[in-house]
Amino acid sequence: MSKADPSSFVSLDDFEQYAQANLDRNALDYYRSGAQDMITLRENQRAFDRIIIRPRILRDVSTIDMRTNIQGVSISSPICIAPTAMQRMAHPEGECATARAAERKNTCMILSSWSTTSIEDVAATTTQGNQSPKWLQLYIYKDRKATQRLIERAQDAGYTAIALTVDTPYLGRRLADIRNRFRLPSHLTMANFSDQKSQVSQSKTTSISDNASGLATYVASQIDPTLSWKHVEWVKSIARIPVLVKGVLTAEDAKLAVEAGVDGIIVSNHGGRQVDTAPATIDALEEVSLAVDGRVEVYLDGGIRRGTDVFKALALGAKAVFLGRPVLWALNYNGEDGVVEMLEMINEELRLAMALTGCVNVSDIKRDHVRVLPQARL
Ligand SMILES: Cc1cc2nc3c(=O)[nH]c(=O)nc-3n(C[C@H](O)[C@H](O)[C@H](O)COP(=O)(O)O)c2cc1C
Ligand SMILES: CCCCC(=O)C(=O)O
Repeated sequence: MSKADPSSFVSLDDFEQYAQANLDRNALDYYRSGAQDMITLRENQRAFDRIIIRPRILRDVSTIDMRTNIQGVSISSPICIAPTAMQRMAHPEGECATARAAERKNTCMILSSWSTTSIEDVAATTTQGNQSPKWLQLYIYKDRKATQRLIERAQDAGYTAIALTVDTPYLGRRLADIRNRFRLPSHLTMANFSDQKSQVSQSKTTSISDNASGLATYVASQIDPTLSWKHVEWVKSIARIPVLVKGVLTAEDAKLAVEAGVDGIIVSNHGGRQVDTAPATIDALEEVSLAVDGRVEVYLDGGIRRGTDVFKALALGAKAVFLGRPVLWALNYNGEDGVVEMLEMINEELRLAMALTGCVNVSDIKRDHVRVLPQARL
């Protein structure tokens, strides 16, 4: 497939196939892997096939409006960009290209705190005053001051929410990364930590231990595994912007998150990369939205590859969805333009799904539009 002929791409899978043939093994395996046997990774996509759409007919669908609001900010559609680390392995412009694509499509991008471009440089690449929201994904580092500093830097640079990842006290066991002894290429850095004063050093990113991926070793050295609800309250007490938790999969934790005062919940299993055989996110979504009962916004990521997947997530209670790997494949294919093309494709698929089910606004997408078949055995 040649870049000069984008019209040969007809689905998000085509971007993935391009990247599979084009990326080096270290990066490709890191991007595509799930944990252990990758059962949850596969389920994230397959579970959408067990949900049936119940279309309604004869409703004048000549005009479809996909606009919505998240955390009080208007975006052009409920399809947003999840945080993925180290995007410059996919394309030299990495996170900056992604940010410009998000801005062009007026959607939300979450920047990984483990990005290969700094918080400030990503902010500077987009137009000042543009309303497309940028959020910062945060881990709680052992170095608490550095963690606080990240929140302050994000606020100063105009980011409008913090997505606190709560499913990664340790990195999941990704077999390919262990086999490859994954390492960040030497010309790239964890750009938010180049400050010498920070104990979240980057020197260990390229270190190799005998029996682990370089990344798992690095994460174990940097992330605080004592992570608990106290830390969520701590982040809430510091941040002047909304704080969301990313990685909730049960009604029990959704209730605790609301009690801890979070402003939103992202139903996520980290793209199947943490605990294998955790539920597919679309299977966990409804129990979370019922438990939350409208008190805060609920979002979903994991396995979204088609407009009908987005439709199903909205029907089961998500206000918006976030794409992880498809952004990396599109970046690798053609940088900023590649991400724009990918976003346009899935947005057009959502538009058609809405039209063919009789929904002219996203708020028309209701629980009655889907029927969930019994879960298959894993
Ligand atoms: C290569 C890669 C890197 C990721 N890095 C991060 C990260 O730095 N922080 C985080 O909270 N989630 C991270 N995630 C998880 C994503 O935010 C998201 O939950 C997941 O990719 C969604 O599933 P999808 O890839 O099927 O769309 C990463 C996922 C991938 C595939
Ligand atoms: C040190 C980067 C870890 C990023 C991450 O969350 C992932 O690979 O899933």
